[in-house]
Parts: sequence; C-alpha cells; structure tokens
Amino acid sequence: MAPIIDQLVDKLKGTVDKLEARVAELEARLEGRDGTSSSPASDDGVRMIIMGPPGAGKGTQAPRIKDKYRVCHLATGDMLREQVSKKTELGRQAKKIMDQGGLVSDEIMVNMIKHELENNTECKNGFILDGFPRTVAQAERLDSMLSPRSQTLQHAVELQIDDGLLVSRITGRLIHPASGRSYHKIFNPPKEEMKDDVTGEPLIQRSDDNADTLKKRLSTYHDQTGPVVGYYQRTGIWRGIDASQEPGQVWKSLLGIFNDDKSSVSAQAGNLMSKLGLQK
Ligand SMILES: Nc1ncnc2c1ncn2[C@@H]1O[C@H](COP(=O)(O)OP(=O)(O)O)[C@@H](O)[C@H]1O
Repeated sequence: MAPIIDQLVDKLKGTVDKLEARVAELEARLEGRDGTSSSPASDDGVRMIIMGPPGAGKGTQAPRIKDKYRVCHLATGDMLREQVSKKTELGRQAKKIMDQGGLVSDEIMVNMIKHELENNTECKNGFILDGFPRTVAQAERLDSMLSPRSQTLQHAVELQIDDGLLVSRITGRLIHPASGRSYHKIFNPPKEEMKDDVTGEPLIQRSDDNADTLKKRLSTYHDQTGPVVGYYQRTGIWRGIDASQEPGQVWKSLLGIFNDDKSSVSAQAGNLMSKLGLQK
C-alpha cells in the first residue's frame, strides 16, 4: 500500500511543481519581465472580436488594437469592398447585397475568414475581427474553426451607441479605400478636401453610406447581430463600451478592458497559489 501512496505523493509533487512553474511564467509575462516583450502584454497577441452598429467606430479603434498587439485586423466589409473594386464575381454579387443593407451568405464569410486565419502570416500572433461574426451561425463556425487549434476567443467587445447618433456619422463619412482610414466631413475633416492626409490619394463616400441604406443596415444589425451579443454574454467574454464618447475616450475604455483582464488573470493565479497552499 505504502509504495502506492509514495508514488501518488511524488506524482502530486510533480504536478504542483509544474503548476508553480506555469504560474511564475504567467506572472512574469504579465509583468513583462520574461524578456519576450518590451512593453507588458503588448506583443503577447490577442484573439478578439469588435462589434457594433455601422458608424460605431470599429474601423477607428481596430487598427489601434492591431498595432498594440501586433495581430491581424480582418475587416470583412473591407475585404468585400476589395472584391467589388477588383470586379470579381463575388464582388459583383456582394455589391448588390451591401447596397441593399443585407448580409452576404454565412458560407462565403466563414470561408473568407478561415482562409485568412490559415494563410495570413500577420494572424500568427492573434487577430481582431471587425464585421465578423455577424450572425450566431458565424459565431458558432468561428468557435469550431478555433477549437482544433486549442484556441478560444478572449474578448468580444461591443461598441454601444444609439441609432440616432449614427445617421450624421455615416452620411458624412469619407474613406481612403487602400488603408481603410476614415474621415468625417465635419467631425474629422481631411487636411485637404477629399484627399487622404497620409498619401494624398482621393477619398470616397461608400455607396452604402446613405440614410436609406443605413436604415436597413441598422435593422439588419439589430435583428441578426443583436443575438451574437447574447451568444458572447453567455460565454462570459462580452464587454460593452459607450461608443458615443470621442475616439480617445473609447480607446481608454478599451484599454480598461484589457487591463482588467490582466488583473483578473493575476488574481486567478493568486487564488490558485493560495488553494495549493503556495502563497508566498
Ligand atoms: N460577416 C458578414 N456577414 C455577412 N455580410 C457581411 C459581413 N461583413 C460584411 N458584410 C457585408 O458588407 C457590408 C459592409 O460591411 P462593413 O464595412 O463592416 O459595414 P458597417 O459599416 O455596416 O459595419 C455589410 O452591410 C454586409 O452587407
């Protein structure tokens, strides 16, 4: 009997040693002292989605997250518009749907994202998805794409804003198609009229950025994408942000979410240590 108990104790000790090492490694990563990151958590990567109605500010915030975490930013609307400008068959079909404020089929969108996640080297550190998933079916398919890689989503952030505030944001919006940079005729005008500040290239107004199509896009958003919020609320990764604030404030709220998450991992590590009686 005794040798079996000894073996069990040895096995347990081994497990505790491994756990201790893992906790120390996680703590070092959080504090940025493991030598792999120059600024804490900055190049640790992230896997997240950003949601919100048209004009909520996803396209303004997502590139900042991309830069902070060095991950890919997959904006499905931009990807579809690229197909439109290349005049592909998919682009031709998608333009019709987009101009009516409808949704392109789940199958097409899922394959588009899958292809990027598998082939785009920028995504090796993680990703921020903007415009996907837009339906519960897409959210489920995303989960099944990630699970074979033992990956899960870390955040589903919703930019919350009343529909009434979106009309003026959308109808005055100007876009630089190549970079996705957006301006606003009144709230954020380019230095030179209708020209991108960085490249000097012409800005455009999206063909679906008009009051009529916006109405349809908003109703599609509430009907089809609203339930996606519930989906992520159930998994516990959903967080909402007041997107009526100015962009700098929205960014601060986003950073608050990332920092809260860091402290909660730290707290969990602490709990684990104390449960194991290893708290220093
Ligand atoms: N995941 C998706 N599923 C279905 N359709 C999509 C998806 N992403 C983009 N689209 C189509 O592209 C259009 C523009 O997308 P996007 O630029 O993200 O717009 P918005 O400013 O409305 O968030 C949508 O109205 C929709 O027709």
